[in-house]
Amino acid sequence: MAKMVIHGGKRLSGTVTIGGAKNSTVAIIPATILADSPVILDSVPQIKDVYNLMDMLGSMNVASDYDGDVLRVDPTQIKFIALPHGKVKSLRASYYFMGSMLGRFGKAVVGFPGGDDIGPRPIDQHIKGFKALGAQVHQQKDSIVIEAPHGLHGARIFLDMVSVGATINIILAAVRAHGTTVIENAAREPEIIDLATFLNNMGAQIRGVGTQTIRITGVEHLGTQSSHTIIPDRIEAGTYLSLAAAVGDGILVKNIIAEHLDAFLAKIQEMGVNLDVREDSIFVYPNSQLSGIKVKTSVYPGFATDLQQPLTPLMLLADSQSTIIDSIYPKRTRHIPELIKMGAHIKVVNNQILVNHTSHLTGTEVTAEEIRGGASLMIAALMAEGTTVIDCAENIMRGYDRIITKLQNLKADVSYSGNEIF
Ligand SMILES: CC(=O)N[C@H]1[C@@H](OP(=O)(O)OP(=O)(O)OC[C@H]2O[C@@H](n3ccc(=O)[nH]c3=O)[C@H](O)[C@@H]2O)O[C@H](CO)[C@@H](O)[C@@H]1O
Ligand SMILES: C=C(OP(=O)(O)O)C(=O)O
Repeated sequence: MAKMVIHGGKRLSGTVTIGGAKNSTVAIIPATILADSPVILDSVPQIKDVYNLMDMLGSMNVASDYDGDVLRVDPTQIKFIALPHGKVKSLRASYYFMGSMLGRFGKAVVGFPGGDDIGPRPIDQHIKGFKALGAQVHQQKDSIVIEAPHGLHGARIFLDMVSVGATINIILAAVRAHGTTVIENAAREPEIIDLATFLNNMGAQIRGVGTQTIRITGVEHLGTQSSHTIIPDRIEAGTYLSLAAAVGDGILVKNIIAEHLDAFLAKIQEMGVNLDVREDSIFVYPNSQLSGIKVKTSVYPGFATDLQQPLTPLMLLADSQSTIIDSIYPKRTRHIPELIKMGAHIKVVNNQILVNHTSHLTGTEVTAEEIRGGASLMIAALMAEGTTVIDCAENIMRGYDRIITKLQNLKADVSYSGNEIF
């Protein structure tokens, strides 16, 4: 179990540069096995999910090499393998091997994925999509077995709910299927556009990404022309903006696509956070007077569920009550008891988080149950007087690129003990 130790109560300043998006990277790495040639990705974040996916590639005889922020993957010697457990459980995105192995081999055996424990996370829409494309799907022990002995064919698939994972998995399976697949009620997240850009640059025919209707015409081969640069991580960016507004004495956050953060920026500006939004960076001024806001998470372009937790500590500084309703993951509240241990005046009533003004937080021992809950505790720890020890800090490392170095560059007093050295 890793620990992050933070001596809080200091004002931070300087510049932080955002890395490549976790949720793009973790879809694009499984997608590399659809290529018939080596693939080069750059702006790949240094996060635990990347190392776990590389490990899974290795078990399929796919060589990968990660140097700086460049990841080289060679899928030319790939062998089919079942992925029942092991690293599969260590992240959510292992389920993208269902779609990509199905696209590559016409079959896939993948264990139930892990990922953040933020309430029920069914995959019925993924399975509905695979079946519509002609695959047979059944459960064997703790794995999903997906087989298309006669190949995959295009289909019209209406998703019952907007799902990032199902949209991506169906794209991965359909990209080399016979005929045209239409996904309706598709998710519109920027990371899906990034995946489609990567695949289209290799010869795929995916149209309409970023809208609710995506059309994929299957092709026989995919091969790389050039390296692909992962888009900046909007969730990492939002986390640093929140941190900067809470404890910053003037912080510049670089490598941002502000449009991807529209809903978040609108809300923090409504609170009274003073920002200077520049071409690809945002400067956050020191803040004095903040007001409470109401946040309701929804699918993109709405307010991202992954940002409600990192925003919570900032709400403690507002002079009136804030409320959060997470309509995507109503039970995403496991960080709240930990914040309360630090002295936060917060309650959860009927899945609604009520955040009240808190003039003083005190460092103590808390647990990061998952990535964004961990980020929330980290910001609270920077705000708090005294020392906070965050247990299970390896969960934060699943999704935040070189976080210890980045915080230290902002002059935070933070250290980390665990196997992952970032
Ligand atoms: C690796 C990755 O990209 N993770 C992101 C992805 O997760 P993930 O892809 O797992 O999330 P989805 O968009 O699929 O889930 C959205 C909602 O749909 C429900 N649902 C989903 C699929 C399904 O088959 N059945 C079903 O009921 C889920 O329980 C949830 O309530 O999107 C989430 C919502 O933006 C983010 O919090 C995660 O960071
Ligand atoms: C929920 C998240 O990740 P995952 O889907 O990978 O568990 C997240 O990044 O906030």
